[in-house]
Amino acid sequence: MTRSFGDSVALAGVDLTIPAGSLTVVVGPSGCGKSTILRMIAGLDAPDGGTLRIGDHDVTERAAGERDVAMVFQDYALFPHMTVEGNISFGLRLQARHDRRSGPNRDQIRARVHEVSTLLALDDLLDRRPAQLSGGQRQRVALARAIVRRPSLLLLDEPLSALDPQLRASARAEITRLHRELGTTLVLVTHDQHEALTMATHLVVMERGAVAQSGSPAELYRHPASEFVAAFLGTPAMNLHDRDDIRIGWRPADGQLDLRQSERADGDWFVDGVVESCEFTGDGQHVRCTGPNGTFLLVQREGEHWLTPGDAAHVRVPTDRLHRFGSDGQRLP
Ligand SMILES: Nc1ncnc2c1ncn2[C@@H]1O[C@H](COP(=O)(O)OP(=O)(O)OP(=O)(O)O)[C@@H](O)[C@H]1O
Repeated sequence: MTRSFGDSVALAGVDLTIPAGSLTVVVGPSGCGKSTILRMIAGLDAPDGGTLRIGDHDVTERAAGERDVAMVFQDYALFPHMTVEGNISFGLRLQARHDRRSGPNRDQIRARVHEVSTLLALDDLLDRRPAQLSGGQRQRVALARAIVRRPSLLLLDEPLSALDPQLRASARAEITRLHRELGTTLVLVTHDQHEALTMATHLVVMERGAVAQSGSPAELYRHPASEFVAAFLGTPAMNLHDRDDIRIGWRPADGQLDLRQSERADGDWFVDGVVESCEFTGDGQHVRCTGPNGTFLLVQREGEHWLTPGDAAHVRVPTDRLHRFGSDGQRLP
């Protein structure tokens, strides 16, 4: 699928399959085309080239209202003058008015609203207006409004970005629980790699309008297909060193202090440096070092021999934890 806006290429050629029933997270840096993809799926924008299929149907030409897709926007877009109940039931009431014969009747609407408000713990808030709700509650109303129509596909554009950090963790859990209980295919867009790794059953990393890699979070984390994916996923970021024509990467938690500096077995990577700074993280520390191969970061856990600034750091990285990338940035076998 392709899409350009004048000279600006939003989607350079996206080839993407979203597994039915998955919680697919599309992640990538700002401007890589995430929101554009979501808008294409929702039918709010049309591709310049390519096709979009949902199940067995080609829906490329189908209007947004005929796709059985619901979208929750970044700012939730609730109606400020309506109560929570009014917001949740809005779509169903519209449907009832348009289609008096097969649309839902008043009792059915009430039952459906009750069902989702219980699912999202909104029962006590049904009479409030959006201005009287917290950020997390507003988000739950937006989710309730989207799922009350029982769409086969639910799209969420940066659903957690309006929440403060404390609320984000519980909202993440809320969305994954909702996904499990509904069994609906859910596509979520974020620029936060931590959110992506923790929530996704299927992860799609985008780079400049194309899919850099897709698969399970563990697969992408352990076997990144390119230096871009390797550097984008995981905090603290992967260490990268140039050696001859290739780059060697290792995750800061995969390095082990080589105290005895003995038996330097073939295949393992050894990197030496001097400790510049140590940062306490509660369950461990982040140690920044400089050495002949450049700077690197080591994550130390509680109970290990902890380094302090000025110490010499001899680090061993087991061969199965090394990543090699060619000059084109692609993973080498
Ligand atoms: N309506 C538009 N007119 C012009 N350019 C657009 C339009 N919509 C998107 N673009 C451009 O297309 C590219 C992709 O935009 P998109 O919003 O999909 O990125 P994104 O990955 O969602 O970014 P962000 O994380 O910042 O929201 C960007 O370079 C953007 O400037």
